[in-house]
Order: sequence, then structure tokens, then C-alpha cells
Amino acid sequence: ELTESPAVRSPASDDHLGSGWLQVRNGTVYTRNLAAEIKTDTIVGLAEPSAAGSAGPPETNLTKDWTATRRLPQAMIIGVKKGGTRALLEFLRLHPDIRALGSEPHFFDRHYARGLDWYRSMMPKALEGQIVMEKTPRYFVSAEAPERVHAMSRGVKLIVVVRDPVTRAISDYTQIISKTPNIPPFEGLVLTVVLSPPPPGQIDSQWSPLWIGLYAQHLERWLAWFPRHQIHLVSGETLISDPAGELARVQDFLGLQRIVTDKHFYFNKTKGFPCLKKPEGSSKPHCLGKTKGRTHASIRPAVVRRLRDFYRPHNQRFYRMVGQDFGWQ
Ligand SMILES: Nc1ncnc2c1ncn2[C@@H]1O[C@H](COP(=O)(O)OS(=O)(=O)O)[C@@H](OP(=O)(O)O)[C@H]1O
Repeated sequence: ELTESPAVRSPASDDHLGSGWLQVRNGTVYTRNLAAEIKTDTIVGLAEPSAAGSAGPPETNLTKDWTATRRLPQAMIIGVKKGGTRALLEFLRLHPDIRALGSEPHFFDRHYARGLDWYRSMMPKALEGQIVMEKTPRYFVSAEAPERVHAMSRGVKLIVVVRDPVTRAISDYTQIISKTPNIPPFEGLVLTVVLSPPPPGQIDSQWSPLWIGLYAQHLERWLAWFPRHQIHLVSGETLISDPAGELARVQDFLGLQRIVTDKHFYFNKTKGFPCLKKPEGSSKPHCLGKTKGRTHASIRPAVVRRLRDFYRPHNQRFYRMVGQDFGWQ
């Protein structure tokens, strides 16, 4: 039943445990017992064949039993929408010690009534020692999410990808208009018309694409429940210009070995973004889909300036709060 092989290959599907695979963890080669697993989901560990060990009967190589189970996440990407959350999750999935849910479960904002058992059942199966993750960017701005996440686990590690709020708002609007082409121009939504005095419009900070960018305001609610060191901020800009650098910091934050490195990325000139040389479960280079890295709607420079002025004090407060300057103009 047990397969032994010196060859190590990447998981062959989207699911790390979804097909036959071999993996090296702590110097031990683990191979999957496909036949047994259909019934039991048990992963059987084999000690790496040593000169002495290989002389004995195969059974003496059995050292560990690993059972893959569904667990609640120990780490989550909680925001922000259009920050680069999909890119970060896809990059993290390259790490053998991370098991991430591909879709956004929206448990803490929309589906909380379904209960933690439902939430757990959504998670991919993971071995002991692997970190289970999910990403739902809406959590960051959800009023209820911080307390609910805390009730699930006070030790959960939280990751927020932040991006210049002006660019983020335009990205958000670009997505909205792609789904609802008849909405008014960006300028008309940014400015609520007031009759007097000039300037003729006020920034409508309640309009969702602008409101999401008030990072300090949202983060404050999380800091009421979690210590600062449990929240890791990723620069959405650096995630594009230096993905390996950001990934190194995220892996450190998660207490993982730095396995995802610059060797995994290449810059695709046509796409204008970093792409993966070999994504999980494939041997072909891969970029994120068409909805990631879209050409933005073109916005009048005067409106962009108004927005920059609007966000400046909010950004400064955010930098002070997190002790990090993201350099947005
Ligand atoms: N490597 C790579 N490839 C493509 N796109 C990348 C990458 N890294 C970051 N980004 C930026 O991710 C932006 C989308 O953010 P999200 O994935 O958080 O969006 S969503 O909230 O899940 O809809 C997306 O926003 P737009 O450029 O506005 O489309 C990208 O700028």
C-alpha cells in the first residue's frame, strides 16, 4: 500500500491533499496512501530511507501517522478589497505548510449564523503543523468581524494588504462599472453636490469605494480586540514591485520557513505584474486572471487631487497607528 520514492513533486492539483503527492517535511518524505485514504483520509509518513534503514523490512521505516483534518483557520487575510489579497493568497499557497481555502467564505460578515462547524467544514484538510488560511477582504470593514473573529480564536494571525486608497477606490470603481456599466461617472459619485459655497462638491466619504480606504478608522476596531503584533500589514504596492520581499515578511510573521522566494516569480511584461513560474499543481507559468491588474477608468486629475487631499490626514493617522509609512502621496 505504501509508496516509497526518492522523487519529490509538487501537489498535482489545487488541493494539496487532493491527489497523490510526496512531500518533504523536516527531512522526512511523506507520501500519500491513495487507496487507504479514500476511506480514511490518513496520510502515512515514511522515514527517509537511510543506508541502514533500507536494509531492513519496509515496515521499520514507518515512523509517523499523519491525519489530515479540517480545522479553523490560524491565519486570515482580512483585507482590503482590491489591495492585492488574491495575489498574496496565491503566492502563499506555494508554501507546503499552508493550506488555504480558494474561495472567500464571508463567514464573519455574511454567514455567521451558520455557525463555526459550517465554517470549519469549508476549510481544506490540513496536516498537523500546517497553517490553515482563508481570505475575505470584506472582514476588514465589517463592524462585527473583529469581535467574532476574536470569539473564534484570540490568537489568530491577521494580515491586511493595504494599497494607496485613491488607487484602491479607482480600482473598486473599475470593478463596479465592469459589472454595472450604467452607473454614473466616478466624479459624480465621489462628490456629493452641495449648493454653496464653492467648491461645488464635497467628498462623499460614505460612498463605499471611498469609505473602505479610511484604513485608520477600520483598523481601530480590530485593535480594540487584537494586539498590534498579531496584525501584519502588507504593502499592496510592494507586493507588485517586490513580491519576494513581501512574502519573506509574511512567512516570518506566520512563523514559517522562507520557502516562497524570488525563484518563484517572474515579471510578465505584457501583464505588467509579477506572475508565478510554477503555480501550485502546475508546471506552467501562470499569471492571475483578467480581473486582476485591469486598466483603470480614467479619472480627471483635479478629482484625483481632491481625493489625495481628502485622504492625506487619514493616511497620516494610519501611518502613526501602525508605525509604518506606506508612502502614498
Ligand atoms: N501579481 C499580481 N497580478 C495581478 N494583480 C495583482 C498582482 N499583485 C497585486 N495585484 C493587484 O491586486 C488587485 C486586486 O486586488 P484583490 O485581489 O485584493 O481584489 S479583490 O478584493 O479580491 O477583488 C489588482 O487591482 P487592479 O490593478 O485594480 O486590477 C492588482 O493591482
